[in-house]
Amino acid sequence: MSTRIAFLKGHGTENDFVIVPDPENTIDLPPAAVAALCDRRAGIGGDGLLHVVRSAAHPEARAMAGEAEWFMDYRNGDGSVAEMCGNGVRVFARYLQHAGHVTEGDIAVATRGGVKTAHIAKDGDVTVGMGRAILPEAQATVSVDGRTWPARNVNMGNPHAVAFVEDLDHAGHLFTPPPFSPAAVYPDGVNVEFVVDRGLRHVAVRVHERGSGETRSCGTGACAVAVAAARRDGVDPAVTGTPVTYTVDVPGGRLVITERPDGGIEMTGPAVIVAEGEIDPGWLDSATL
Ligand SMILES: N[C@@H](CCC[C@H](N)C(=O)O)C(=O)O
Repeated sequence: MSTRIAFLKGHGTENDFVIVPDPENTIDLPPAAVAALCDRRAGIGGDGLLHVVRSAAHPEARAMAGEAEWFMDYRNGDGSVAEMCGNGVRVFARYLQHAGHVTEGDIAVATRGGVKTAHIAKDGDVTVGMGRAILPEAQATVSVDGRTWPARNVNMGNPHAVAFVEDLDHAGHLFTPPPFSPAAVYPDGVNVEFVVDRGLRHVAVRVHERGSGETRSCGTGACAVAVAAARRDGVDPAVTGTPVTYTVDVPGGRLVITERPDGGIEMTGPAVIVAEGEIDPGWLDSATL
């Protein structure tokens, strides 16, 4: 690789991303390159990478090009591909605004989980329509340090296991993925959320993300937690006909999640661009040898 590659760094509630603008999809980003860029000591550092590509230029997004000009080609920090990243969509929308690709109003973003609509509010927060949660019947348990909890299976385009615990410290160091059982419930791995109550419709969460480790926030995870908490609390907007809102505190800040009677979920929180620069192509070549 010889041409210099532009990058930006951004975060949403401290779920941080390396952003690589590549409208015509000309940059090769194999898993080793993504992992090198996301490395916090030898690279730029990030929980994941947002490859910004025109939908028409990406084989996985071409079919969505009529609805959404831009495709969020999201990768986890270890280089693996994931279906969706909620905080990523907010930061992606902020990038499109920062780069002058969009000015105001609703912004459609193509993702592997379908087209999502982001809205940048006057106060600067970004709201994303996350679609509906799926609640598969198959359930699992999650264990840490000799404690085991039932975990609610929630799919937000990507898989989540939501465990209600007494104390967030019971989740332990989270240096490794928390074991779950039976393995067949999550054949592709899972994001695990540990949840405590903070008040009425207000919870706090720690999360271990598939492909990234413990992160300071996870948007799809916060939505999964809000839905799991609502059902645990006996609340289902499809039954009551009234939207329900949960405040979800994550180590990196606060997300507000609303589930509507039609099942649609909206997530609101900050999205920030913090830096921009150029990747040394020689370094990237050597990092991926
Ligand atoms: N941080 C993201 C989720 C990213 C994908 C996840 N690690 C997976 O593998 O499913 C979010 O904000 O939703």
